[in-house]
Amino acid sequence: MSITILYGTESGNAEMAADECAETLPDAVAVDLMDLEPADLDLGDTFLIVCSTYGDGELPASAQPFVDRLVDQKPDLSEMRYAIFGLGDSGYAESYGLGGTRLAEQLDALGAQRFGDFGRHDAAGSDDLVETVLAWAESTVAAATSAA
Ligand SMILES: Cc1cc2nc3c(=O)[nH]c(=O)nc-3n(C[C@H](O)[C@H](O)[C@H](O)COP(=O)(O)O)c2cc1C
Repeated sequence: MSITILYGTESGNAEMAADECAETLPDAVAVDLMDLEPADLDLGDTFLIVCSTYGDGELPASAQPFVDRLVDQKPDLSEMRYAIFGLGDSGYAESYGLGGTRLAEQLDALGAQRFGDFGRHDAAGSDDLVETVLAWAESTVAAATSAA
């Protein structure tokens, strides 16, 4: 099973989390959504997506162009299977974690199939980001592997 870890970040936390996952999981690579054309997605891969929230519940800078391309191009993503992990800060009570939610909504609208738990990291809490994302990634991939 080839794993592609897509990340959307503004200040680097989601990139660091994605890179740690890529180093830990077998046969995995991390890709910045900023650099990704929808047509370049290999829909046979298993996708893990790590995405933060900025502004007031907006997508981070590196994810926004990809979502704009999805809206413009409307690719058929019905073969895509993905799990998602959102970064946020619960101090933003009204918009906590909405970046990941917005990205998932765009993928789902194009037919993509989400699996596993919606992972989360709260920058206002005491949980370590890397430990939290690795635990989520390993259990998500294990569940996907046993279901395959
Ligand atoms: C200017 C600014 C705006 C933010 N807005 C939100 C927000 O609306 N909702 C939220 O849950 N987190 C928000 N956050 C928290 C970030 O999502 C969190 O710090 C995350 O770890 C950043 O990840 P990144 O470095 O990958 O972008 C904001 C952070 C900053 C600095």
